Amino acid sequence: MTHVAQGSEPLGRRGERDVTMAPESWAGVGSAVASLMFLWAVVRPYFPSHLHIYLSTYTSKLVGLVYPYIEITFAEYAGERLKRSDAYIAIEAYLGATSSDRAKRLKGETDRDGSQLVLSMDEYEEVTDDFQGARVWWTSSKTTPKSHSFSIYPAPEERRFYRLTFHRRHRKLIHGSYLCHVMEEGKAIGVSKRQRKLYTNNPNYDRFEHKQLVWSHVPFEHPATFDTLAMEPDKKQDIIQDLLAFRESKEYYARIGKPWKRGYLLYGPPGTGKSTMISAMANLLDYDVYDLELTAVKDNTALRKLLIETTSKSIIVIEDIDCSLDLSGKRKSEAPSEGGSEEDKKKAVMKEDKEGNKVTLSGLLNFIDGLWSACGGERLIVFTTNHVDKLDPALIRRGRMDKHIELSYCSFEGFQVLARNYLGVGEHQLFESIRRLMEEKQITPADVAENLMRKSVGRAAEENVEACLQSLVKALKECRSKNEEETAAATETQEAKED
Ligand SMILES: Nc1ncnc2c1ncn2[C@@H]1O[C@H](COP(=O)(O)OP(=O)(O)OP(=O)(O)O)[C@@H](O)[C@H]1O
Ligand SMILES: [Mg+2]
Repeated sequence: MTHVAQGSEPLGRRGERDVTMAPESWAGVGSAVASLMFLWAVVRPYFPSHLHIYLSTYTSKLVGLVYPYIEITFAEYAGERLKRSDAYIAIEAYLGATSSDRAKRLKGETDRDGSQLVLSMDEYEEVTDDFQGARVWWTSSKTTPKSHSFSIYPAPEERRFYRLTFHRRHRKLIHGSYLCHVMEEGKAIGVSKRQRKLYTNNPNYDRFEHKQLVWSHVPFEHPATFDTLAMEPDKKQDIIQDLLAFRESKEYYARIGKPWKRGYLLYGPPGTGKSTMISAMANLLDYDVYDLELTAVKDNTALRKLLIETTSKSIIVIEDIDCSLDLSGKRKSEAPSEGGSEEDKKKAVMKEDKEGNKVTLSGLLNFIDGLWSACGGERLIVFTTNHVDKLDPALIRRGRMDKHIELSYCSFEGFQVLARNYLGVGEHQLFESIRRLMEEKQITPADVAENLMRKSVGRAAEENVEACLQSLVKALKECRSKNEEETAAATETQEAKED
């Protein structure tokens, strides 16, 4: 519970449980002590030097006796000032959430993406907080380093900090439990309020024109959920349970001595919902997404650097893994164009090899195993592919890719989900013929979805439903039947072998 300190209230009425005298009420005593210390500094040279040490010790003891408070300062930028301190960010979130309905002076700022308004305590505002019967005081403040000389460089920035003040008899409680409580609550509030992000790896140039690969991000706003995903209900439920169990398993992973990570392999023909499922996973778990474009990564070192920068509560995605990596151990060359001559292609490969420009299968495996065990947890890694049979078994063995999920052609149950989402209907006279057609034909959920899209704006709802379902029936009739599909697949495999 947080209360705003009311400076004018009489002593002892500032809290219901802890009637500790507020620190600023000691201001009079403090200034008396300060005057004493000043006096001591003036008269000190007239005392024999062997007495200095005794008098200094007794002066600090006296200050300790009359001012029983301890203060801890949390600066916004610690050390090199490159990154905001995690402690400061957590305290800001904690105080922003708990004090916003009581503090008299708040400041409103947009978050880093400019998408949300964030309230926090204004400068020099004070709030109190009660914890297990102890009362503490939080103040937000800032210092502006003074620049005495004229300079062409910009003035040094203000340094903001929070100060926590508490009575020394609560020292153990504050150090032991209260600070942990503030950090945990603050981090949880930060996570729940954050705008989720979709990160992609893009080349960036530093001031020496060196190419660097960094993550850049946009807000993640994909609307797909498991409700809108066409899939057999049992299979869907199994995946949801698996994901939710993973999210709640921090202690479990610690107990069995495994890093808190899980690998998913999504495979199936194009348009069966692999990418859509990744968005549904991120929305279910409230995770960020790192979409890793492997062909843009220079080598294994760059790959490691990128992956170490990912944060927890995230899904790292490598789409079409079979196309991004040559599974014999070398990455496929990305440079030569389709129409380039054999000579050009050879040159490009040689250039790539000379520059050590490759991400190898072993590099990727090392990353999965190494990063899995080295960095903080709560990460999913998801690979997608259209050709699971082309993947190296080492890449997808359990422990690396723990759960293999096949996304396949649309079943009648899948169609029902789409019909409900796209048309708002659970039944229709055409459903029976669609069910029969779906038993013998193969159609992807993407094709079903395309046929169920609204055909024209002006039409009445029933007319639209009829038109969409008719168009689906027509499309189904034109699709290859399951038998034809199997024969075609067998011929393709045979041809590939002969080549
Ligand atoms: N199972 C599904 N449920 C709901 N919609 C789907 C499903 N599968 C595909 N779709 C629809 O089809 C579109 C394409 O699907 P998606 O991009 O997820 O396919 P994919 O399996 O990732 O294909 P690719 O292998 O070509 O990357 C999506 O925008 C979505 O609207
Ligand atoms: Mg996809």
